[in-house]
Amino acid sequence: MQQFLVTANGPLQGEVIISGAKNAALPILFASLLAEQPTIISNVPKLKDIETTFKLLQLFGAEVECTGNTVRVDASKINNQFAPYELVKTMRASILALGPLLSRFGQAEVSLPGGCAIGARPVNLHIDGLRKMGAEITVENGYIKASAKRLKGAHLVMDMVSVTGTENLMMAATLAEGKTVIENAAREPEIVDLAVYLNTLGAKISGAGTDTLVIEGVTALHGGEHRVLPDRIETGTFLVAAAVTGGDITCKFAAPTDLEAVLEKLREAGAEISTGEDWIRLNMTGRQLKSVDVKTVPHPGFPTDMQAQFTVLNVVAEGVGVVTETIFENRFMHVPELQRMGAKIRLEGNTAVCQYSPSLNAAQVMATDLRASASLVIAGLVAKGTTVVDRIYHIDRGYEHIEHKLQALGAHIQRIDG
Ligand SMILES: CC(=O)N[C@H]1[C@@H](OP(=O)(O)OP(=O)(O)OC[C@H]2O[C@@H](n3ccc(=O)[nH]c3=O)[C@H](O)[C@@H]2O)O[C@H](CO)[C@@H](O)[C@@H]1O
Ligand SMILES: C=C(OP(=O)(O)O)C(=O)O
Repeated sequence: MQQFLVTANGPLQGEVIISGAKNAALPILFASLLAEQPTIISNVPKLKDIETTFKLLQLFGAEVECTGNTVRVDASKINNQFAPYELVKTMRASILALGPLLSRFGQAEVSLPGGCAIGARPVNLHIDGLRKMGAEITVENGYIKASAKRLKGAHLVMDMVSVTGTENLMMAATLAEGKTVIENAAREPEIVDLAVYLNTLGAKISGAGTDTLVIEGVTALHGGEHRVLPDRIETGTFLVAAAVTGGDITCKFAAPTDLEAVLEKLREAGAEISTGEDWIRLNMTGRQLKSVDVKTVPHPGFPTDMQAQFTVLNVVAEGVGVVTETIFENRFMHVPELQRMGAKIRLEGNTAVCQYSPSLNAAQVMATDLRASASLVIAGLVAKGTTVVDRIYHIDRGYEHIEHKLQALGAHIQRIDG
C-alpha cells in the first residue's frame, strides 16, 4: 500500500494550478447518462473516483473516451441499469446513477452505498423524492430497485439540505413529465455547475444556487459541451497548507467567489488574501497565524470538506480555535492521528477545541477519509521529522497529483510503496 513521506521544508511558495472539481465532475458524468447524443466534458480531474465513474458508465453500456482532462461520453446505447456493490462500495457518489437511469430508462438497480468513516450517510431523501415522483422503489439485500413508466413532476420539500440528494432529484426531474419544484435544495456551486450542464443539453432548470429549484421536464436531452468548474476544496486545501507554513502562493484557474466563507476565515487567521477573476493569492510572509472558530454548514457557509484542514491550522496558530462539525456525525477521525503528532485537541461532542501546539512531531499516521488525509499531509509540512501518511488511497480519490503540486511549491513530499 502506498504512503506519503512528508518533511517540513519551510514556507510553500509559487503557483499551483487548480483542477476541476471532483464533486462537480462526478454528477456531471452521471448526468451524461440522460443524453441521447455524445457529450464532451473538459477540466475533468484525474482521480480514483473519476475512474470508478468511468467503470460504472461503461458497465451501463456507455462509451467513454478520455483525452487528457477531456472526456467524451456517448450514452446512446445504454443496455444495463445495474450498479453492483463491488464498484459502489468504493465511491458513495455512485448513488448518482439512480436518478438518471430511472428517469431515462424507467428502471435502475443500484447498490446502497453504505456509510463511511465520516458518518452513516443514509440516502432516504433520494429515495423519498423519487417515490414522490411516482417511482416504485424497494430496498432489499443491499440494493435499491426502482422502476417507473415515466417519472412525474412533483413538489418536493427536502427535510435536510443534501448535495447529492438535490443532484439526483434534479437529474431525475429533467426527463419527468411536467414540473418539479425542489424546496430546501442545496446551493453548492457544484449544483449550479450541474444545472448549467443539463441546460446545455436541453434541460429546463431554473433557480440553481438558490434553495428552490424549478425543473420543467423535457422528453429528451441532446449532446453538448461543458467545462467543469474549479475545485474549491482543493483550492482551500492548498491555501491552508500555505498559511500554516508561512508561505506565499497563488492558486491559478480557481474560483474565488465559490470560496468566500473560507477566504474570510483565512483573513481572520491573519493571512493577506488577494483575488482576481480566476486566481487567489495567499501571503503569510512575516504575519502571525491566529486561531479561528469555524462551524460547518451548507453552502454558502463554511464547508465540512474544509474542516479537517482548519483543525490543523488551529493547532499551528496561536490561541484557541473551536471547530464545530454540524453536517456529519463522525468527522473527527483525523483528531486522534493529529494528537499522536502532539496536537493539543480536546473533543467535546461535535466540537474540537484546538490549542496552539508549538511542537508538532512527525509520526506514522493513518488516513481515514479524503479530507482527513489532506489534513495529515498539511500537519506533516510543519512537524519536526518525517511524517508517514498511510492509506493514501483516500487522498487519491479527490486530489489530482497532490504530491507533484506540493513539490512544485517547495514541499518535501514523496510517494512510496509501503
Ligand atoms: C460527491 C459529493 O458531492 N460529496 C459531497 C456531498 O456529499 P453528500 O451529498 O453525500 O452529503 P449530503 O449533503 O447528502 O449530506 C448532508 C447531511 O445530510 C444527511 N443525509 C443526506 C442524504 C439523505 O438522504 N439523508 C440524510 O440524512 C447526511 O447523512 C449528512 O448528515 O456533500 C457533502 C456535504 O457538503 C460533502 O461533504 C461531500 O464532499
Ligand atoms: C466527503 C467527500 O466526498 P464523498 O462524498 O465522495 O465521500 C469529500 O469530497 O470530502
